[in-house]
Amino acid sequence: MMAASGKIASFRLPPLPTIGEVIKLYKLRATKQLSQNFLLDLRLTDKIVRQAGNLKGAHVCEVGPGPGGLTRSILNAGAADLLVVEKDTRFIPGLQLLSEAAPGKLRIVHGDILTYRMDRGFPSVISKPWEEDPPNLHIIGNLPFNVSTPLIIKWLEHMANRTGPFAFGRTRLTLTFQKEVAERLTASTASRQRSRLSVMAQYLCTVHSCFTIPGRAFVPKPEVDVGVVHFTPLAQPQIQQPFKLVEKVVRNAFQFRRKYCYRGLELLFPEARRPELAEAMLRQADVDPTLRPTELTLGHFRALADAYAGLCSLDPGLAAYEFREELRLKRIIRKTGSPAPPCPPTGG
Ligand SMILES: C[S@@+](CC[C@H](N)C(=O)[O-])C[C@H]1O[C@@H](n2cnc3c(N)ncnc32)[C@H](O)[C@@H]1O
Repeated sequence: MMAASGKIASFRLPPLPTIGEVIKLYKLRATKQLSQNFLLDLRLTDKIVRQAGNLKGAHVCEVGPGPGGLTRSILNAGAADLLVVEKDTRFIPGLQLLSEAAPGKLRIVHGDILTYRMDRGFPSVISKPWEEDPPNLHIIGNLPFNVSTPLIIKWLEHMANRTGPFAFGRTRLTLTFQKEVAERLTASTASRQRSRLSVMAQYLCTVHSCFTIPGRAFVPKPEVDVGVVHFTPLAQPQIQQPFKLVEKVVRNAFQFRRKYCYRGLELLFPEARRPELAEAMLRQADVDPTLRPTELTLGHFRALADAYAGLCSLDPGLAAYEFREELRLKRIIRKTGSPAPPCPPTGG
């Protein structure tokens, strides 16, 4: 809503039952199956929401609102349009209560964030060209632990392809993860936590570790602490190859964490031509084969992905090669003496 001065009027929710009272009122016992750990302290949920930046007049998607603590903080921060996606129907009545307290601001979707089409959830007029400033759209969530890693990998792929939430531009994300996952996402080259996830996130975004929430702040208390991480997609990704190709190179590089990087990277190639092609790739990329995977920089990964793409363009069969598949076939031949893999049943 615009005030007479043209500024967006500030909004505060009217007095409501506390989150603890909402939980009691609707008998919302946390279920382990949906990784439910609630935040009841509104100072803490306000602090998470502040990491997203200025939300006055913003469009926001909240993942897994549950009893609505973070939801209240997002509304109080001035979001104009908040879409919440919640899988557990038990939370819907409590969220409807909030919706009545913030007329026209809260949209409730009962659904699974892993399949929800966020590109259809907001009007296309909010889109911004990729190279420009991010759109006024944020994703915020105290994610369920069992969903957070598959979800961020899925969103990183959407980011690379500019689809899903990134059909609107460089949508920013403020999300919670198990502390160990948060550390992997933000780990720099040569650090102990450096992993596949670090490279995949950092070639596409600026990833910022905001703060840690001790496990005891949640109800029920999880066994681990939680890290809040903020992501801003880069206008120019640090690697310009297709996501699947980058993912394959990075996955192979980290195949043997403690060994020289060439040990994993050579598995990108069929056994018969492995030494020759692996050497060509590392030479073209100008990467020292005796570096450990954790010591490879984003620049190294860019050069490796470019060199691998070059080799695949000379021999298109390479792109489909997976060493695990070659191993599987060899095992079958050893066991059955037949080169044909058993066909899976076709039903009927
Ligand atoms: C860790 S709790 C956080 C609840 C609330 N946001 C808070 O901070 O107190 C995770 C929430 O995500 C919901 N959830 C779990 N899996 C989901 C999924 N696939 N899609 C949408 N919501 C999901 C759970 O039901 C739960 O409400």
